[in-house]
Order: sequence, then structure tokens, then C-alpha cells
Amino acid sequence: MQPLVGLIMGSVSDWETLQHTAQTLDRLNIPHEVQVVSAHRTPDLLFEYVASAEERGLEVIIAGAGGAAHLPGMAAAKTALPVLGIPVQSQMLNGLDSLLSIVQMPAGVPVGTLAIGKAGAINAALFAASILGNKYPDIRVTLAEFRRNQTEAVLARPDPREGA
Ligand SMILES: Nc1c(C(=O)O)ncn1[C@@H]1O[C@H](COP(=O)(O)O)[C@@H](O)[C@H]1O
Repeated sequence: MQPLVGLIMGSVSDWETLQHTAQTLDRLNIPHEVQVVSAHRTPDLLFEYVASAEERGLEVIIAGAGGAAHLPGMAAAKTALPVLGIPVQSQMLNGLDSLLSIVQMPAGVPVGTLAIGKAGAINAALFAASILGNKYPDIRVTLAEFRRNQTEAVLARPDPREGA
């Protein structure tokens, strides 16, 4: 099926985090493509990727990067598609550098910034589902089911002494 989401990351080392986005998109049956693209290391490729995204049928871009994480912002600079940014937890500064690099965009070029690390990676996929669900009823239904299952799983185990 034609990918609706483009999942990009600054380095193959980000996959440990970004695999959670891909897994969640899989669980929601959202077709997506995955590629390493870096604003720093492959700037021309990034511009080509993002400039052609819309005509290739992508409707949401999810970009994860760590450290001087300029990838989501530079992607947003080249497209009006929604761009969701995931700050990857960096070794030196624990992801605070990534978060601040992504979140503080100048007015006019928005990036929807998620939490640092795995939670942000999962939530980016769910956020993409919310956006796509406005147009695709199947995705809306699948997302509602995901949320219902999550609620039921919590309600089924209210006593924390029973373990996770
Ligand atoms: N932040 C960026 C960008 C970018 O923003 O374009 N390109 C690579 N990186 C980040 O550098 C970190 C270390 O990369 P390596 O592990 O390859 O040295 C990764 O977290 C990556 O996202």
C-alpha cells in the first residue's frame, strides 16, 4: 500500500528509539516508509525527500533526531505537510539538547514536538493516526480500538502489587 507516513531519522543509531514509531504504525495498519536522512550529513537528500513528499502521497512526516536535532525543523522548512519531531535521547545531555533543538521553532514553521525517547516515538505514531483519522475512517476506528484496549488493560490490573 502507498505510504502515508514518512518516518525519517538522522542516523541509523536512532532506530533503537524510532523502531517504536514504526511498530506502533504497524499496529495501527498505517502504511509508512522508513529512511535515514540527515540535515547535516545529507542535506541535498533531505531537501529532495521533503520537497517530493507530498507528490509521492505522504501526508505526515515524522522526524527523529538527537543532539543538534535540526532534522525536524529543516523538514518543516521545506513542506507544509504536518511534521512531528521526536527528540532522541542523547548520551551527553540525555536528550535535553535534542528537545530544545526541535521544540523552539520560530513562528511560521511549526513542528509538533513529542516527548524525549520511546514515549515520544510511540506518541508520534498515535498523533499521526489522529491526523490521518480525519480523512481515513479505518484509521480512526483502529485508533479508537487501540485507546479502548489500553484503557481496558489498565482497568483489568488496578492492583500494582500484582506486577505489570
Ligand atoms: N541530529 C542529527 C541530524 C540532523 O538533525 O540532521 N543528523 C544526524 N543527527 C544525530 O546525530 C546523532 C548521532 O549520530 P551517529 O550515531 O550517527 O553519530 C543521532 O542521534 C542523529 O539523529
